[in-house]
Amino acid sequence: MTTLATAALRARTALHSPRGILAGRILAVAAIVWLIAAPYMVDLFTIILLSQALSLGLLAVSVAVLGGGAGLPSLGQVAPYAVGGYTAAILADHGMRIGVVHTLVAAAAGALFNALTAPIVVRTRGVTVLMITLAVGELVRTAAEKWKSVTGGTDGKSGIPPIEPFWGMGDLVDDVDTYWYVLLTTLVVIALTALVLRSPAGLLLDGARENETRMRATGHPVTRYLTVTYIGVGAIAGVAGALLISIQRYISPAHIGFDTSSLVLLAVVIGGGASLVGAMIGAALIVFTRDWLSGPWPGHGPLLLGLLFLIAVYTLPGGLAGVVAGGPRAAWRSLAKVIRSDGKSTEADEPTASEPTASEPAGKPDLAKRAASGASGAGAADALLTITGLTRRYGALAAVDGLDLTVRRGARHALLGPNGAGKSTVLAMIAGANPVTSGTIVFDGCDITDLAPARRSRLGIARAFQQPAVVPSLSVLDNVTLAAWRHARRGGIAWRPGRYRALAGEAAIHLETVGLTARADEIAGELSHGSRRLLDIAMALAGHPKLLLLDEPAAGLTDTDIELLADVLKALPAEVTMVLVEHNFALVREVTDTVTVLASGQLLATGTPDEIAEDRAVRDTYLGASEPEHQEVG
Ligand SMILES: Nc1ncnc2c1ncn2[C@@H]1O[C@H](COP(=O)(O)OP(=O)(O)OP(=O)(O)O)[C@@H](O)[C@H]1O
Repeated sequence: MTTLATAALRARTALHSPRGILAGRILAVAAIVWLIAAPYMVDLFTIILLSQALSLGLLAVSVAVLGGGAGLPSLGQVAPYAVGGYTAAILADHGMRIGVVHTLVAAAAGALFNALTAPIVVRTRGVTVLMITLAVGELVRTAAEKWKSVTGGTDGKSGIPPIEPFWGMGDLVDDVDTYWYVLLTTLVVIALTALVLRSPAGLLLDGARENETRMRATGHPVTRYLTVTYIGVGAIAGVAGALLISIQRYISPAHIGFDTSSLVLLAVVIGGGASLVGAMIGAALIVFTRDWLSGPWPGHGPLLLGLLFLIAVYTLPGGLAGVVAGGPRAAWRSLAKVIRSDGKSTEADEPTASEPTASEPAGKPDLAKRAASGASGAGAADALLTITGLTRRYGALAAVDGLDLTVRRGARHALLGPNGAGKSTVLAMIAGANPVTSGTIVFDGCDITDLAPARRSRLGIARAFQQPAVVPSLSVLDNVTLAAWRHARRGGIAWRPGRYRALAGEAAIHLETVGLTARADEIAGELSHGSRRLLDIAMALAGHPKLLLLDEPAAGLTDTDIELLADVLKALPAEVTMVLVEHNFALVREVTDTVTVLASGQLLATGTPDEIAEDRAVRDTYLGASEPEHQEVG
């Protein structure tokens, strides 16, 4: 769901700034103080509404962590909420009325439910995940309607006896006492959730949410992270369900329908997608607005709440969290941007093609023959990468067609060719991001043809992307630390900030390599295109790769940035083998020692940059593929 994802990204970016961190802390403390003072300041009815808002807020928090923190927007968190609620109701019916037990068992039941549904939820994305989670929620609601002997059917379970918070504490018969119990439980759950999200483990979730491809390319098992998160938010929703029982002593399918799912999603969007306090405030706004609307406009609540949703999405792109962290001026600026926006992409200009020189060849070797043998001057013994008969078909089109290629250890090897020649497809197949139709890829003596990208990354293959793949809401240093993480081969980084800081200290060296040390604390999404490109390369280097794949790194860079890039590539450690896809032949000449030219997915020629520049077949193919005025003489 783009709206939630965009809002969450804006909110996270704002909240990760120093001002955002401070503002978030001040708001959280103010909210807690106000909630503690509320029973002394407001009437009983408001206290009951506040209890409901806390329970719904906890459910919203579970959606915010999943949608904002982990990238799985869900309409199905009502399912573990219902499981938690019915579990608490059944426990109370059977004589177990202790609130703490309810909370723990409901949390376990919600987590178990999500553990069972995780295999079908965490592998899907976008609209599909919304549909699947919606179906899961509806299945549970239908089960609650049909399984009358356990759930009370459409009438629900009523007459649930009062809850006793802890053994010997007495029953919760008073609404204010219930409020204290609900408030305490909510604060404990939120504090634990915040602790996890603010630990280094929370950064893994940000990475998985914002740049799954980069995370996989740096060796992170993203599916495992999302599964654990999905189970965790099942526990949070289960506790919210148990609190509903403490407050209302009644639960029915009406509590767990699509209405509740959409209200909760609305609360998350209003709150800013990723902010826990924001989700709680969003839920409170909804509970109080719904109550307020039910007076003058009974029956029109959903319509008016829908309007509220539209207003929230368009006027607060980063939600309340964005306003709090960035200030009202930032909110106004982003609103003005939304109004002015014509929906066009602001990406950097398309790269200008630059081609080999057209100077006449003299005494040149037979590059086509060398190409046909698949040799790049590498003997089998010193080959790091051996590609044999590599083919990738898209229907009738062979993007790569029976390619044989050998890259020697320590080589600086360029892949050239006209647009559509298959260069990026070759890189993606080496990295494991694109499946092979046929052929084999052997890396460092190991057949990696069918390995997942994360496994290849851990073997030593790193990739810099055509569009720099950074985690935009995190700092430059956090980005490069995340990229170094899986290669550090150390346990406990996720839970021990000290270990994370030590890793960050080590990872900072890669920022120095690309000249970004002074910008370590800046938010990655706010860097210029050129700096993001360098950060992308630093992230690729952070795993100490044996093979570095670079896909058009000079694309969209200024001349100054290209010079900087050339310096960085020339200074790569000797043990790093580089495969560079690039149109800028001047750069290719400067930083590579071997060039392979592809045309229509097949190998055309292999040689040194000078040999390639003088080869007639290359010139004819390459020059025939683009406008001469766009070519750069190498
Ligand atoms: N997912 C896809 N589905 C269908 N065709 C594809 C897909 N990806 C790539 N192709 C096609 O495969 C061919 C090779 O594409 P590829 O991007 O590898 O070329 P390239 O040499 O990297 O080009 P460029 O220099 O423009 O990036 C092109 O004809 C492209 O249209």
